Amino acid sequence: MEKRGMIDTWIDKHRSIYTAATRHAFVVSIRDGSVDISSFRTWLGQDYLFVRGFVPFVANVLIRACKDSGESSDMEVVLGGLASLNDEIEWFKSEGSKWDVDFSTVVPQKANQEYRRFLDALMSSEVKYPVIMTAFWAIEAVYQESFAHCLEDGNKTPVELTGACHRWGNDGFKQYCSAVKDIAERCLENSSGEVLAEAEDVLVRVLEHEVAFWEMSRGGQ
Ligand SMILES: Cc1ncc(CN)c(N)n1
Repeated sequence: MEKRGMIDTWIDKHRSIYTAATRHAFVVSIRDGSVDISSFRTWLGQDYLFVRGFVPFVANVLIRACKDSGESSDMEVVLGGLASLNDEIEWFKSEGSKWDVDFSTVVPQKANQEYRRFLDALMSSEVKYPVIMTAFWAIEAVYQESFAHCLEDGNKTPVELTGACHRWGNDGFKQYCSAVKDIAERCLENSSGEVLAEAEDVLVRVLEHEVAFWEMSRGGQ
């Protein structure tokens, strides 16, 4: 049986925001087939911009994995994630053409800008490695859990949206998230109370940013 660590404890403690992030109405509407395509187009344009901003964040995680981790395998896990962002950007471009979303005219909304600022702050060398890895896991895990839900038994996900769901809901991405979680848990095991408090706070803030991000698709800012 998988060992329960700090992250599972924190998810239990902050269950309502975790559920809000991983079972948002926008995601549920994809799964039940009632999704409004204009919401999907909004999400697509905003997420394209987010992912471009996420690249330097992951590059920074990679540098920290090389410098601050005692384990050489951390670098390999993060490098795999960074490499897959290349495919992800190409995927966004082809979806942009398919859904007639011209990314050059998309303006980042407030929730997107605030999430980006939060990521920029996490790139400071002051932020401890276990805190960064916890945030990184949470960012990836929300998408994995959300889109995997759209593929679970009983879904009525429109066939033209299954590509998006497979991108983050596939087993390979699930295993990658699990590898990132293992890294975070290993680091948290040896962390001081102060670092643990910071990691818990960052985890909750990621979840809040993810909820605000989904909200944009429904016309929120
Ligand atoms: C907002 C958001 N969060 C997470 C992911 C997954 N990398 C994403 N593409 N966009």
